[in-house]
Amino acid sequence: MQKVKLSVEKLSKSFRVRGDGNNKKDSLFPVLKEISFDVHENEVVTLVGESGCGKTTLLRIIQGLVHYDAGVAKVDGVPIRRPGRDRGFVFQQASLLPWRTARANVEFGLELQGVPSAARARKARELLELVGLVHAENQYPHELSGGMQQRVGIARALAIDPSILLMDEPFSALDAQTREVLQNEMLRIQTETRNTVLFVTHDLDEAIYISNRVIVLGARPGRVRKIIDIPFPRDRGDIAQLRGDPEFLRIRAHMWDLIRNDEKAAA
Ligand SMILES: Nc1ncnc2c1ncn2[C@@H]1O[C@H](COP(=O)(O)OP(=O)(O)OP(=O)(O)O)[C@@H](O)[C@H]1O
Repeated sequence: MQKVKLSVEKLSKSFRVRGDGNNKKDSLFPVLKEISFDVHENEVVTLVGESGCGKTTLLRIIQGLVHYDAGVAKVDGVPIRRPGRDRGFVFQQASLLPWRTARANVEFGLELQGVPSAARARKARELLELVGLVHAENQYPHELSGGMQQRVGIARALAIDPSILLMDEPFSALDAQTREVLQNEMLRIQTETRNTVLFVTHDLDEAIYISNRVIVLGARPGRVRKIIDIPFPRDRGDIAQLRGDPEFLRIRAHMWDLIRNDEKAAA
């Protein structure tokens, strides 16, 4: 078994909700309840679940931006207390620095780490090559398409060699065609770099395609309903091909059932 990079043990979180006109008292709104799972080295694990089940809150806790109430989350065995360089991020919007070229954006984290300029440039170039963007290294963000910006965002996140890459719906703002290209690219890049990834998406096809395991969360409060092993080899062709596989369709239907039944139970 591979080394555990991220461990989440019985993690719980409630938000305080202000009292209103009828009830002046503040109350606690439980968002996550006793969530437990591990992400192993080189593994891609994806969180899915209905809107509001706490996926983003969980990612923000792992990012170190939100404190948890009970349980523990650890990266490389160290409890998470604040943001750190051991975690890289890619979000829905690439949020590149507009005054920096693609290459200078990728170099940014390395500059903060004091990496000398020649080494920075070399690394940024390697990563831009990995994401298929060497030809655009001197372009500014406004000159890049949404898909290209997200590729730069991925290269920037990988530049600091994080222990784990956290990705929160990174392709959801892209048009369907670009999204599919990036899903295929994401699988290729991860297979090449063997990065450990925790991914969040609403898209079940995307979840099955890119992951080794998918965690289906239930809502109110967010909890683990089921952890599903994805049986396909990493070399699994294009997403369009995999969509026709009967096993893919079976897993997808199973996930839908889990999510739908949870919604019904809560209604
Ligand atoms: N700072 C906060 N204060 C109070 N409630 C919050 C706060 N942040 C999130 N919530 C609530 O916690 C719940 C989970 O939100 P979260 O954004 O984590 O869900 P999600 O699964 O990522 O949703 P979506 O799929 O729609 O992005 C929601 O009901 C949300 O309103």
